[in-house]
Amino acid sequence: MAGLLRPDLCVIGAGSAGLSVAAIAASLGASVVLVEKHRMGGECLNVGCVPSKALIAAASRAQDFREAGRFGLQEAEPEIDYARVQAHVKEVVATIAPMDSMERYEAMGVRVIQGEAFFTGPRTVMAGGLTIEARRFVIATGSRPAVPPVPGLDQVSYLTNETVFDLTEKPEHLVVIGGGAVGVEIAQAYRRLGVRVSLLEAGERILAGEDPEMTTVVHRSLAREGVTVRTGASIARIDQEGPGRFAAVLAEGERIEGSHLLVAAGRRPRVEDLGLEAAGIAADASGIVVDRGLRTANRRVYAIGDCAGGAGAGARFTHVANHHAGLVIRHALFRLPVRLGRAPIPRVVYTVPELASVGLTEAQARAGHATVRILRWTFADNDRARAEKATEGHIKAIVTPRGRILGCSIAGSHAGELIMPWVLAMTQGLKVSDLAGLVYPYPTFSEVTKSAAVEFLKPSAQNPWVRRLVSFVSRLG
Ligand SMILES: Cc1cc2nc3c(=O)[nH]c(=O)nc-3n(C[C@H](O)[C@H](O)[C@H](O)COP(=O)(O)OP(=O)(O)OC[C@H]3O[C@@H](n4cnc5c(N)ncnc54)[C@H](O)[C@@H]3O)c2cc1C
Ligand SMILES: NC(=O)c1ccc[n+]([C@@H]2O[C@H](COP(=O)([O-])OP(=O)(O)OC[C@H]3O[C@@H](n4cnc5c(N)ncnc54)[C@H](O)[C@@H]3O)[C@@H](O)[C@H]2O)c1
Repeated sequence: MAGLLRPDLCVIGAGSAGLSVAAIAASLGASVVLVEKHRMGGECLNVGCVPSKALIAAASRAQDFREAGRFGLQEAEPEIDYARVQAHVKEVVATIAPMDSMERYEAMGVRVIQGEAFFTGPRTVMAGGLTIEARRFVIATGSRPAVPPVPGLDQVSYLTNETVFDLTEKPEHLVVIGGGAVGVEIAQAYRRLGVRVSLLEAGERILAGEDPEMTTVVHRSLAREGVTVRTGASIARIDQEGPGRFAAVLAEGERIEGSHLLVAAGRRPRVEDLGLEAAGIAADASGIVVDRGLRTANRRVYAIGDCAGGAGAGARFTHVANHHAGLVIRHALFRLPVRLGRAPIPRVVYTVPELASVGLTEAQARAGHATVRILRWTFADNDRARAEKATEGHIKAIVTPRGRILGCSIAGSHAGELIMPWVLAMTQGLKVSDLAGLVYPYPTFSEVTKSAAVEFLKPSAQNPWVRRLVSFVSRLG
């Protein structure tokens, strides 16, 4: 039949999840067809992780000017050329783009089809005028910004993560709806770039889901830098107020007027128009329903990354998408058993200070364990942090009385890097005393891990038997 492809694997979507599966499968010698309807690299490269971190980097440099006085340098209010900041963001994306390009994937042996894929039957996908009958399919179609049902929102022009990185002018007043990771990262970055920013979060606090003790550190920092953070904000409607002006009207009547509105109110899985019914695949609001092996109701089809729902729903991160990809390869190509949920997944919010966590929060740990110990250490007592004047924040580890690590959360400088020993320890079943026993270079931020871990051992130092032993040994001369 003309236009029929019969690969081992057909991957739908070339974002973090789809690219990972395709690259690994091709490197193992499987024949792979990869279908992408828009841009190679998906959200993370084009409108997610990469541009947001590039924007945050520019914002950090701007903040350095203001804080220079603390280091004996002349502080200044930086002059910001928004078009050049945007050019920097685009340049960073462009330097990474070749890694995700069609050319690179075709050089790996992947057949890349540009077009929209949809199922026409349980074993058949159409894309770019071709019919694909693969042994296995992987759906990796990602998610899109959720737009909350706020009256009037559809009457004004608003930004989302898909458009905010295209701004080349200074917003006069940026109003952000949503205090999740997207909202707080972009709110702080724009504030540091000299913009008036208001953040409206419907819930009781920003970064819901993380330990309130730790999110408070981020909230304080945002507020100190001048972001107006409104939690418990119930937006009754959005009014258009003339060209380029709007007002967010709160339930109690207060009007927050702004020039730019960013909607960062969560995500919706991208599952429509895929012909899921034709393939016997179930989906709900959480995404394409998968089991702990990432398999859909159709046993030949997996769903991974942001579009996965059911047992696969939850943290939507690039590293989760990559993790899913590895699991699917094990199962689809090697028929090895896989089970989602075994690996501890770190979570990082790239504010200043950063907030990084792995495992359970204190509340979750207390709900499942009769006794837990909380180990803390403040960055104010870390010598490197003192030298860098980055003393804000602390580390908090949650362990069992025997030292098994249940979770760790770090709010502070480099938290995203500092979380890794805790991820390693939890993954390998190491105890907190193992982290205490390592030799850490001095002076490093890493020593906060040592200091917190040593807190676990302190009660033993008070043990009368230990003290008697020390006294006995010292008498031996
Ligand atoms: C502002 C922002 C910042 C972020 N920062 C981070 C971060 O710092 N760290 C982190 O880990 N995560 C971050 N994330 C989350 C991260 O971007 C996502 O978790 C990740 O990109 C999901 O990858 P994915 O492959 O599942 O989906 P996507 O990257 O969305 O890829 C899906 C692809 O499928 C294509 N597609 C959809 N339907 C079809 C179809 N029918 N046929 C063909 N192709 C189709 C789409 O065009 C898209 O290219 C951020 C997200 C945002 C919005
Ligand atoms: N650093 C990172 O790893 C990173 C960065 C950005 C995004 N992400 C990922 O992207 C995903 C999307 O993040 P997000 O921040 O858009 O979603 P989110 O679901 O994390 O947060 C959305 C917030 O918007 C609030 N909200 C919803 N409707 C509202 C309304 N009408 N008024 C006021 N507030 C409202 C919610 O209460 C919630 O706190 C997350 O799953 C996250 O994992 C990760």
